[in-house]
Formats: sequence, C-alpha cells, structure tokens
Amino acid sequence: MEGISAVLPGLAASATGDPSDGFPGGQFIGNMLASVGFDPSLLVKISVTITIIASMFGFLSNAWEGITQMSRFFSENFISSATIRSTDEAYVYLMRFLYSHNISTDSRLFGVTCRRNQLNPNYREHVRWNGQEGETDTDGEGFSIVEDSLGPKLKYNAAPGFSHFFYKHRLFLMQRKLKDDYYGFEEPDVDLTLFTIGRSPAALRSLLEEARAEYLRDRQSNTLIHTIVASYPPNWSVGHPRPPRSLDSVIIKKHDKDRLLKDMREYLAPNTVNWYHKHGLPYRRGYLFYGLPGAGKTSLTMALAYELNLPIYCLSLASTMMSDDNLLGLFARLPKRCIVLMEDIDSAGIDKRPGAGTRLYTALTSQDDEDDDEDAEEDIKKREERKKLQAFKQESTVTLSGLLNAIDGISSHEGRILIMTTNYRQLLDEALIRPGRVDMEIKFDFADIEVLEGVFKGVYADPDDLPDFIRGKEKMTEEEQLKKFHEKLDKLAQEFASRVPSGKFSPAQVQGYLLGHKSDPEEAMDCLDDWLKSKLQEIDLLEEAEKKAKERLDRAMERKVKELQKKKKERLKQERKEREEEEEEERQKKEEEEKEEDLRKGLVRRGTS
Ligand SMILES: Nc1ncnc2c1ncn2[C@@H]1O[C@H](COP(=O)(O)OP(=O)(O)OP(=O)(O)O)[C@@H](O)[C@H]1O
Repeated sequence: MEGISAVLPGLAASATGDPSDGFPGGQFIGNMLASVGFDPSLLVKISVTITIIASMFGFLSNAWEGITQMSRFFSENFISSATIRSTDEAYVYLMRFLYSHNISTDSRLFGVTCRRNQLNPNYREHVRWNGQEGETDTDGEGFSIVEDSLGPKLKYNAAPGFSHFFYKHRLFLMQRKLKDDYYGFEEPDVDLTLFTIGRSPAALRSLLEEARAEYLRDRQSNTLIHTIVASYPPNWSVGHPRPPRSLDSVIIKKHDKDRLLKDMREYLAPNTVNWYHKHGLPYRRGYLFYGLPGAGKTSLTMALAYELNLPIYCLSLASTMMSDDNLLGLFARLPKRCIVLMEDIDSAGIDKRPGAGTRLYTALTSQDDEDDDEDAEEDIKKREERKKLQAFKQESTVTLSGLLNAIDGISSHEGRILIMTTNYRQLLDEALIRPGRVDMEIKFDFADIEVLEGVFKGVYADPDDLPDFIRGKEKMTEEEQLKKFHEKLDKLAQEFASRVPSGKFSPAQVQGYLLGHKSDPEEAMDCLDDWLKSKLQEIDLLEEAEKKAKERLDRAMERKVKELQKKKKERLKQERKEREEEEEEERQKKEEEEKEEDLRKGLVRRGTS
C-alpha cells in the first residue's frame, strides 16, 4: 500500500478509507471503483508497465535512428547505385545483358503470368532473363514461344523487391519498385535500382556500358520496330527486334529499287544535312508506296530499314489513341535518324475542315453535295469509293491540318524518312502528297514476268531446304552442286513465270501458292495448272462482279450528275428570271423618273411663260 500511496495518494487514501489523506474526491472515486469490483492498485501496475514500455520504445527508436544513420553513412560512402525506369531503353539493355550472360538470380520473389504480352518487350526481357530454360523454340522474333501443347505456358518474372546477382566476381543488388501508375497500363512500369559495394560508380557504369554496347551491336543484326504504347500521352515503345529482311528478297522493278535506294542513301549521307540547311530547306524526305495489297509495300520498308540500318517507327492514324496533339508529340519524340512508317494512310479519312476533328469519311461522304457541280463527276466518284470503304474504317481524331503540321510544320522533326503506304492513292488529299511532303512515289502492281521469276527464286533460294532437288549430286563437288542447283532453279523460275499470266496475281498470292509446296519446286510446277485454273475462275467471277458494281456505280453517277446538272440549270434559269425581273423593275423605275422629270420641266416652263 505504501507504493500505491506514493503514486496515487488520493486513491490510496480512499482505498484505505482515510479521508484526511489523498486528493479531494479521491475517496469518492475510490468508493466508486471498489463498488464495481475494480482494484485501484491495478491502475498503478498499468502505469508502471506503460512507463517501462515507453522508455524501451524510446531506447529502440534512438537505436533505430542510429542504425539508419549508420546505414545512410554506409550507403553514401561505400555503395554506389544507378536507377533506371523500365520505360527507358537502358532498362532493356540491362535485362538483355543479364539474360544473354546467363547471370541468374536466386530471387524467391517472382511474379507469374500466362499472358503473352505482345506490346511489351521490357517484360519479355524479364521473362527470358528469369530463366525460361529449355525453351529453345522461337517465335520468329528470336523470342521463346510461350505456348506448349496444353496452352499458354506460365512465365516467371522478377517481382518487385530485392534480388541479387554476381558479375565479374562482384555482388550487385537489384531493387525493382512498381510505379503507382503501373496498373493503368500494359507496361509494368518500374524503377530499377542497381547497387554495388564501393564508393566509385565505375563498376556500375562499366556493366551498363557493356550492356548498351552489346544491345546496340545486336540490334544491328535485327530491325527494330517501335509501335505506340497506350500511355498518356501515347509514347513510342522501346522496340521489338524483327529478323532482318534483305532487299534482294523483295521483288520490285529493278529501276524502282535502284532509284529509291540511291535517293535514300544520298539523303542519309553525312553532308546532306548541311546542304539542306545551306539552301534553307528542312532536312526531311517523304515517300509514298501505293498500289495493290500484298505487293510488297511493308516488306520493302522492312528491307530498306535493314539495308540502311534504321529503326522503324510505326504510326496508325486510324488508332483511336491518335489526335492532332498526340501525333505532334510522337513526331517530336522521334530519334534523329529513323523511318516513320504510316501504313494505310487513306484509312485516316482525314477531315479537311479545320477544328472539326475527324469523323472518318462521314464528313467527306455527306458534305457539299450541291456546291461542287464543277467537278461533280470526279467528286462523286471519290465519295462513292469512300462510302464503300467506310464500313471497314475506324475513327481517329486527326485532322488534315494536324497531320500536315506533324509532317512538316515549323516545329516538326528533322532527319527522318517518312514512308506512307496506301492501297488507294486516289483517295488522298493532294496537299498530303504534294512534292516536299512526298518526294518520290513507288507504284506496286500485279506481278509481271520479272516479279514472278523473282518470287519463285526467293521461295526456293536455300539449297539446304531442298536436299533432293538435284540428282546424282554425290559425284559432284560442293561448288558444282551449287552451280547445278542454281541452273536448275533459274530454268524452273523462267518456266514458272512464262506459265503464270502476267498482271493477274499479286506477289503475295503467288508466294502463297509456292509456300504450299515449299519443299518441292517441281511439285509446284506440276500442280500449277490446277491452281491457275481455279484462281483464274475466281478472278473472272470477281472481275464480273466488279464490272457489274462499276456499271451500277456509273449509272448512279450518271443519275447524280444529271440531277446536279438539272439543279444547276434550274438555278441558272431562276437566276436569269430574277435578273430579268430586276432589270424590268429598274426600267420601269427609270421610265417613271423620266416622266416625273418631264412633268416637272413642263410645269416650270408654264410657270415662267
Ligand atoms: N514484291 C514482293 N517481293 C517479295 N515478296 C512479296 C512481294 N510482295 C508481297 N510479298 C510477300 O507477300 C506478303 C505480304 O507483303 P506486304 O505485307 O509487304 O504487302 P503490302 O503491299 O504491304 O500489303 P498491304 O497493302 O495489304 O499492307 C509478305 O509475306 C511478302 O513477303
């Protein structure tokens, strides 16, 4: 009780029943607590415990503070670190490097997914790096196929948190932190920090430099394709490597290929930029590839990119992500030397009215019906063709002025090569393809004899694919075998080109047929007549249907033209009538004025006489 008195005299006195001791009211409170069966001494024990815990906490927090300060001192003086954001290309350098050097992590924190993320090369690098051992098959892009016979495989990637690895006998720690905005987008947006022991950042730098050099060297043997990432605002992805396509494998007229390549080489030559600037010209070059679908427009772009060692930046104006501002931003973020590929440029159906936004084709199909009677025929034709296409198009909000501004406005990017492709050149606005915006046009057409021969040779170019193509080769040297192979292939190719009618098939159609017999060119020749027969029948039917459709269109056009001409006639008649009425009114008015004048003069004369 002594202890209690010392701590809480009022309560203690109350508890002992001595009213002279304690604080006023203490006895009352003591009685109250006693009446509910609560031992007041318990309060004292609780107070003592709290005091002890508080002092321990104070001690620990001081100790923690000390540890934090020590660790800060340690990390500031003995640890170097580098931070990379996953949207940066340097992140891919590093991931690729770790993967290709089999630098493994024993991280027990990992994320799992069975989704194949096409959009996301960074993520894919993680999957590769984090040990999908045994996946020797590739998907044509050099990356492992993510499916087996059961379905999509599980993929393990480094989860946010710490992991470690050794490189050149040195310990590196890697921390990955998810950014807050990750969940909104496709990309796993993380901050990656690499740590290593040592005051000097040299070890980190050398690791990153090595990773960069290796990546860029590697890249030269591939073509990098950048697409648009669904972020806000849209940005370029870090680039998907695609296997190279050689220029020889794209068969177009030799003359076209030569002049195109010459023009591009000249443009990219080191001194050309100075020449442009000296002449006050913006350093830009644009090309239009137009014509038949499946005739090699995309393939040629890929081959040129590989030949000239340039990355490709693909833009689709039909994307719903696209607006004038976004387009401008994307152009501004292009690297110095690259190819910008705008495929199917006609699909943008650009609205010419400034500020209208693009309601694809709707504006073009509905507007100005009556005013354009000067070029009525031309306009109707265009409108009808657009209407036919309308069903297949999406909406974008790019306007023509926005597009022109991005391509060659004041603030527009310099140094790029712009390649626009379209299957419908006739639908493009003249402003878009005027010289200066499009400096060279290449037409892609049905396969002629040169293309047919080239496509045939292209499909069967590799002797290793055709071990039984030449007979009796055992007795020949390797050189002789190769010579014989090419002689036989050339002969077959010529025969093939002479049997397939020129100007009837697209190169893609021909290639499609040959791929059905890819391991036996002779079989392809044997089956050729049957294929031609069925295809030519199809073509005849199609041509017949097209002819009918064209006749219908012509008739509709004729009707429309007549209607417009009738309207114009009526309008002219109306105008003439109005003019005549006005003239009549004018004449009457003048007559009345003259009469009045005569009358006035008569009165004046009479007055004076
Ligand atoms: N001229 C050609 N030379 C070699 N291969 C060709 C040629 N044209 C088409 N091909 C083959 O046909 C396929 C389709 O070609 P590609 O995508 O380049 O055509 P495209 O003109 O871009 O078609 P689209 O206008 O429909 O986009 C590819 O596999 C390509 O290899």
